[in-house]
Amino acid sequence: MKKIDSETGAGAGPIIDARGVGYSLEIAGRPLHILRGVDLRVEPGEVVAIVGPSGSGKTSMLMLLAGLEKATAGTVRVCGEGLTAMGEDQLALFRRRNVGIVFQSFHLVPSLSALDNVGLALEIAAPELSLAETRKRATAALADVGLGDRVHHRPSALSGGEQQRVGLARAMVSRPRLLLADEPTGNLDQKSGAVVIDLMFGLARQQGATVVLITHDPALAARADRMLTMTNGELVENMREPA
Ligand SMILES: Nc1ncnc2c1ncn2[C@@H]1O[C@H](COP(=O)(O)OP(=O)(O)OP(=O)(O)O)[C@@H](O)[C@H]1O
Repeated sequence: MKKIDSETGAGAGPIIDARGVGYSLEIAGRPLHILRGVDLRVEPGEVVAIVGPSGSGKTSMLMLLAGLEKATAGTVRVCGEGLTAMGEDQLALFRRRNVGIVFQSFHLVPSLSALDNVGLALEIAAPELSLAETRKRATAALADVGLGDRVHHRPSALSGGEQQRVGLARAMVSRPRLLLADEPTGNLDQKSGAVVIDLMFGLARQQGATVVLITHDPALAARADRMLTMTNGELVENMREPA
């Protein structure tokens, strides 16, 4: 019988199984082929980095995995669910249940405190929770990223690194199975970026989450279990140098 790890779900099949994925748009009456025949399989608990030149299609790939855009060819299965055939409502539910996203430019609500930014995300992901429970979990998520003493601060009263830590708490508070991060350190200095990444990898490991991380930073990509390169809409696995 297949043994399934209760923490990561390892053994239950891949978290990501994308096959022959194409993504094309029509711009001014002309087709723009952004992704071409992309295959990607990621196992539960893996940390995968995607690198590649600007405009090569990395963010588009992440949008497809998040169910925020739809592939125009091939199939995308995430957490065992086929996204290609889902309607908007199903995709929204899928995202709420399974996916956390960290963006380069934080995207926090400026008028809300750190606690309310994180609480709001949890309220959307798990509306069945009581207000007291939501606040308790949001407070704990902020403590997990070292912001236990900053919960009532608004984004403008926080440094860039602190804002991204709120972004990370917001992504992880609903305990997603898949964390997608698009250049999470792109707007940070090296030191604050390193703190965010240490927290991200630590929390993902602790919660058994799978991570797909887009980065331009080779040192950061090297810390992932696997590195893939996107070039002109095609995704290729980088082979590790033999030790
Ligand atoms: N909605 C859209 N309308 C027009 N062009 C788009 C759209 N989405 C993506 N593109 C184009 O598709 C290509 C791939 O974009 P994408 O953002 O996926 O690349 P990227 O590798 O993430 O780039 P970067 O590293 O600069 O963020 C780019 O040329 C981009 O301009």
